[in-house]
Amino acid sequence: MYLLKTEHSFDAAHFLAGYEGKCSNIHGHRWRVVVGIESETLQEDGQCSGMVVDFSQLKKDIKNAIDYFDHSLIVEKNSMKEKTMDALEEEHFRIIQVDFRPTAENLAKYFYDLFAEKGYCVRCVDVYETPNNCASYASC
Ligand SMILES: Nc1nc2c(c(=O)[nH]1)N=C([C@H](O)[C@H](O)COP(=O)(O)OP(=O)(O)OP(=O)(O)O)CN2
Ligand SMILES: [Zn+2]
Repeated sequence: MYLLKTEHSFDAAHFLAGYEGKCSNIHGHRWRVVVGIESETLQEDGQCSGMVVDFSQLKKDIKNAIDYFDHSLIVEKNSMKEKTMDALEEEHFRIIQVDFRPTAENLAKYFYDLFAEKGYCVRCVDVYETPNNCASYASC
């Protein structure tokens, strides 16, 4: 089995609603996302001969998907008062609402599903919240 890995990072703020501790405050991370793509075979012809997929294409697709979150505030839906959301939007802050609590685990699964939907055979996605804290979502 071949396994390709590439990574991209983005800067974003979040908070964990209902968390008892400092992470209930809005704070930022440089989120590092490492994506692993697997394949039993390599392409046989042309430009991509001997490759699972061209790294430059893979990196482009990953960057495009991940940069959507860059310099945003990631907010779990319904975890802020409506008037707070309205005020933030009125200030034109980049708010991205998600259906899940924005933990490293949930973001790892979110990116896994996103790249799988794009047609990649995803083996694992690692999301580093800090250099020492990483959550992964992987196929068995
Ligand atoms: N399993 C998880 N635990 C925690 C998550 C998470 O996504 N998954 N997230 C947080 C917070 O977002 C927090 O930012 C990270 O917590 P912490 O390790 O406390 O952060 P620091 O590295 O800044 O810790 P220091 O030791 O104070 O430097 C919490 N838990
Ligand atoms: Zn955090």
